[in-house]
Amino acid sequence: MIRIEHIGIAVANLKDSIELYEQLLNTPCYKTEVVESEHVSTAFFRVGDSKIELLEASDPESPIAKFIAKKGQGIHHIAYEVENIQAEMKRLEALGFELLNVSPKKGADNKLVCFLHPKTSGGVLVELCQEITDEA
Ligand SMILES: CC[C@H](C(=O)O)C(=O)SCCNC(=O)CCNC(=O)[C@H](O)C(C)(C)COP(=O)(O)OP(=O)(O)OC[C@H]1O[C@@H](n2cnc3c(N)ncnc32)[C@H](O)[C@@H]1OP(=O)(O)O
Ligand SMILES: [Co+2]
Repeated sequence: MIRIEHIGIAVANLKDSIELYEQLLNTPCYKTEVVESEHVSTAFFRVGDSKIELLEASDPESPIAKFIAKKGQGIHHIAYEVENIQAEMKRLEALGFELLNVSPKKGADNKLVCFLHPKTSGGVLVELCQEITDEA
């Protein structure tokens, strides 16, 4: 794991939460992005070497909608940047961590991502992220 890439926070209303976090962090949201495949709208803030990712459900099917219905707003996942996501997935699966996607999928903010089931990672939803570069 290279670093904590972002902390994902489930929010009920992205616009209100962007305002709250701009006040809290004293820094502007640098990007908003809809990730259709995950049924989420996201907003990003830089904090040092890491980021805060706010996540609003874009429809009732969203994992964020289910999370908020069950637990309310709050910390949803921790994302770690990795050098080689395929190698990390293989390493972690061999150690008994449950992968929630069999191959890396396109995430927000120009990343390939894979999630680990929280029941195998100490109750914390973990996201692995690898930056998508232009290298062939
Ligand atoms: C990719 C775009 C963006 C990015 O950074 O690039 C994102 O981060 S998108 C983020 C949204 N997408 C996901 O979260 C995908 C992975 N998540 C899932 O596949 C599900 O949410 C899953 C499997 C974690 C839970 O779904 P399920 O339908 O099983 O919901 P349950 O409520 O039945 O949960 C089962 C069990 O897990 C506990 N749980 C659920 N969510 C979390 C969580 N975020 N952190 C910790 N624990 C969680 C839940 O409490 C249940 O436990 P139990 O003891 O049975 O009550
Ligand atoms: Co994330």
